[in-house]
Parts: sequence; structure tokens; C-alpha cells
Amino acid sequence: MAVFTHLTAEAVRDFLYAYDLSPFARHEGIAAGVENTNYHVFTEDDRYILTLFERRTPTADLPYFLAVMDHLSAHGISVPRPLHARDGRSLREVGGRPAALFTFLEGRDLKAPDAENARAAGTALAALHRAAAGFEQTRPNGMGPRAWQALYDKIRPGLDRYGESVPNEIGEATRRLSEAWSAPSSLPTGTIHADYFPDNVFFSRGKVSGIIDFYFACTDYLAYDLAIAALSWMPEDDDAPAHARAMIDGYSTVRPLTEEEHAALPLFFEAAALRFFLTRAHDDIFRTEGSVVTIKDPHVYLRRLRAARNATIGWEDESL
Ligand SMILES: Nc1ncnc2c1ncn2[C@@H]1O[C@H](COP(=O)(O)OP(=O)(O)O)[C@@H](O)[C@H]1O
Ligand SMILES: N[C@@H](CCOP(=O)(O)O)C(=O)O
Repeated sequence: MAVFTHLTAEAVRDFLYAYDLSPFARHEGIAAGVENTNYHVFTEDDRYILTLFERRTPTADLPYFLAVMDHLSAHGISVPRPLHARDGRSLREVGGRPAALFTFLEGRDLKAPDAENARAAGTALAALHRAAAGFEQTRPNGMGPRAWQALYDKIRPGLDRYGESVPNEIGEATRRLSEAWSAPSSLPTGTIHADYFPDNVFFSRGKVSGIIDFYFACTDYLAYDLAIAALSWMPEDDDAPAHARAMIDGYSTVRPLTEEEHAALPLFFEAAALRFFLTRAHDDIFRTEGSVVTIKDPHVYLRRLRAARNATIGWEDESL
């Protein structure tokens, strides 16, 4: 996260009174992430994560995100479980923001995952898709083609900082991929994570120990989720496809892809690259002064968009 909303110890203590927990001890801001404000909250005998939902996370969708996490944790997937206060509510308010308290997950995200880690992450993603199959609520993808177009329109004047031809190049990709996306298809859909990056997957002793950050979760193509994961687990400075192949192999051991899904992967790689280029470029162009936020590099996804478009990224390999 970042710390967009600062909370005093008194505010956190008051917030905790609504829950059946032991007394508040202390809290600490967390500097990772880019969307929401997160704090470690320590009571006298346990620890939790307090998340304040900032403006980019749509407030109306918070009950859906919390329900996804409730469902997955009830179905054996290690995700933050929202705590319900004495009045039954998990969605509350603190510091003027909607907020929720979560169980703390052991483990850490890997700064430089290897291909075997990607394989394990792929297996865990397929298990998540399977566990989510019984979840009945749906949500359209807020980062789908309509959002690409809106983001593009907003950032277009600033895009030439990445190269003179980039405004037109991204405009063309947005149009072309949006059209391809809306073509009729019978690809399997379901609840997807939609941001399955290495920083959202915790490992402990070489195994996946937890999956966090469900604030882009939505109903969309399962193979698109896999494409986001396969793309984002490649080292940022290297587009060698070993990690992506391992991710797809690991995934397929739990949920084998249909032929149609295999055929759709190149489109999904391009779409995933465009989606993350657009949001990273947006955050880069519209930096928020005074927040402790790490801006993620848009160039990585511009490069991957080009590589996916030109099929020079190795996706054409038969093992895919
Ligand atoms: N349930 C949790 N257990 C342990 N750590 C967590 C948990 N939720 C969040 N974190 C920590 O907070 C950081 C930021 O969370 P994240 O959901 O990625 O924020 P953002 O939505 O701002 O991107 C994570 O990298 C992790 O260190
Ligand atoms: N994963 C995305 C941005 C969202 O960040 P997260 O901290 O919520 O995973 C990116 O890398 O662009």
C-alpha cells in the first residue's frame, strides 16, 4: 500500500472497540502497495491488518470484495479473512474512509521468484478458480475495455513522455483489443483475482502460504487471469518466458485449459500488458504529492505489449 490516510493510535483503539478482541497495543503503516492504506495492528496477543479503502477502490463494490474473501477462506484458500464486528458487520469506517480488519497471513511475497515459484503460484491460482466456482455473486471487470478507453483518453496528452509514437500506438492497441474482447466467445468465465502479481502471493518454506489484494476481483475469463499471472511473474527486466510457461504448466495440473483457452492466450497477454501499462502510466503521470507511494514502472508493460503483439516473447512455443 501506501499511507494515504494517517491514523492516530487513539483512532485505531476506538475502531477496535467494535470487535471482540484483546486490547490494542500499537499500529504501524505499511509502505508496500499502491491502492489502499494498510496498517499492521497489534493487540496484546495477536496481530491483524487494517485496510482503509481509498478512492480508486469503488466503495459500492466493497461488500463484493469482502464476500469473495469470506467465500475463499471458507473454502480452504489462504486469503485475508475479514473480521466481523459484534454487530456482524465487516465493513466499517475509520479516518473518514471505509475500512475492514483482516486476519494476518504468514509468509512473504518473493522479490525475485524463480520459475518453480511461478509453477507453485500457477497451481494455487487454479485452486482459487476452482474454489470460487461456487461463489454466486458477480461483478463486471472494472479494468476491462471500457476502463482502458477512459484511462487512455485521460492520459493521452502525457503519453509522449514514453516516446513520440506511443500515444497513437496505445490508442490503436486499445481499439483493437477492445474489439477482439467483445467478439462472441464461449471461453470459461468465473471469479478472477485480476491482479495476481508476485507481490500479492505470499510464500513460506517454498510453498504458497497466502494470496492477498482482492480489490480488482471480478467476473471474467479465467484464462485472462492466468495471462495476467503468467505475464507478471516474469522478472521485470527480462521477458524470457520460462516463468510464464511454468505458471501455465502449474495451473494446468489443477485446471487443464481448453483448446479455445490456449488459442486465446496471445490476445489475453496483450490485453494484460495494455491494462497494466495504462494504470502504471496513469499513476506516473498523475503523481499524488505527499503520499508514501511507490510508482511502478510503466515501461515494463509497454515493452511486454510490443513483445506480445509481435509474438517475440516466446508464447508461440509449443509447451504453451
Ligand atoms: N492479510 C495480510 N497479512 C499479512 N500482510 C498483509 C495482509 N494484507 C496486506 N498485507 C501487507 O500489506 C501490503 C500491501 O497490501 P496490498 O493489498 O497489496 O495493498 P494495496 O491494495 O495498496 O496494493 C502487502 O504487501 C503486505 O505486506
Ligand atoms: N499490480 C499492479 C498494480 C496494483 O498494485 P498492487 O500493489 O495492488 O498489487 C501493477 O503492478 O501495476
